[in-house]
Amino acid sequence: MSESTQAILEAENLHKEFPLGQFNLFGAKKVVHAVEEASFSLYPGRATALVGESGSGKTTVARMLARIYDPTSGTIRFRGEPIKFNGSLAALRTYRRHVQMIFQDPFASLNPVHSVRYHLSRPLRVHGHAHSEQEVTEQVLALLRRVSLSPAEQFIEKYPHQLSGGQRQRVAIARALAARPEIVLADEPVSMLDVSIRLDILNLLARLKDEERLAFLFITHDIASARYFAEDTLVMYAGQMVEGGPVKPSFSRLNIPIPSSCSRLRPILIVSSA
Ligand SMILES: Nc1ncnc2c1ncn2[C@@H]1O[C@H](COP(=O)(O)OP(=O)(O)OP(=O)(O)O)[C@@H](O)[C@H]1O
Repeated sequence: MSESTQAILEAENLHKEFPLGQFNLFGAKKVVHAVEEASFSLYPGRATALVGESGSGKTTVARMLARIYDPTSGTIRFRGEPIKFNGSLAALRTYRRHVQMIFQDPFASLNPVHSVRYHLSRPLRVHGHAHSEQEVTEQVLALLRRVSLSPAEQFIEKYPHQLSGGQRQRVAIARALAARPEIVLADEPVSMLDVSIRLDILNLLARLKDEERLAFLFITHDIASARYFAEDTLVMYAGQMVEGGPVKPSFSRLNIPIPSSCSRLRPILIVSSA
């Protein structure tokens, strides 16, 4: 098997239950089955879109892969090796260097009291990529240039409130890149941004995926951006993966709403569903 077809992250029968703190008629604890038996693989330089209605379990899948939640059952393999969920903190930190998350809301994901320099220098130091002050500054500036925030010198001392939504999301993307990950889990990374800049951010993510051979899990409600960005598509419905693969899935059967706000991407949807 060639390098490009070797999965870097594999999920096998992932299952997640959340206790509800209530009891049923028989005295058993009630649980919500957020994700049931999800299996899929992520590949270097390839994006997999995870599409589904609200509450279908997409975020829970990403959080298990990011190891924010432990699965109730199932296996995650990184480079073929099963993850030990009772492993050391050092092992968890190493894993998180390889697997980074980008969140939906760049307003909430950046700390308003810290500068761009702080947000980007922290992962560089934590993961041991830069040590001296000069090294850190050079790498922070390089990260800002990689996400097209230039001149980088003008952005490095800014605070989140001094940036637009798109610029904040670029900083959040740069923060994920600072760890030098191989896998990026992007949870609706453009859905809170102005329509006019969504495509710019998607194009930035696509460039990074190709240039750095990142494996992407791209969570979205928006079928048009899934088709624009991702090579593979998985569809979730009520906690289960109901469809997937490189072929065009039949979204219409699931009645997933297509946001009218995504007018710039709409022609792509029409072309590919013809
Ligand atoms: N921490 C939690 N405790 C209890 N239930 C939860 C928790 N997190 C998620 N759930 C439930 O699990 C199910 C799946 O939620 P999840 O957030 O993964 O769906 P989603 O597809 O990402 O939805 P959205 O698109 O709205 O973000 C939902 O029924 C949700 O209410």
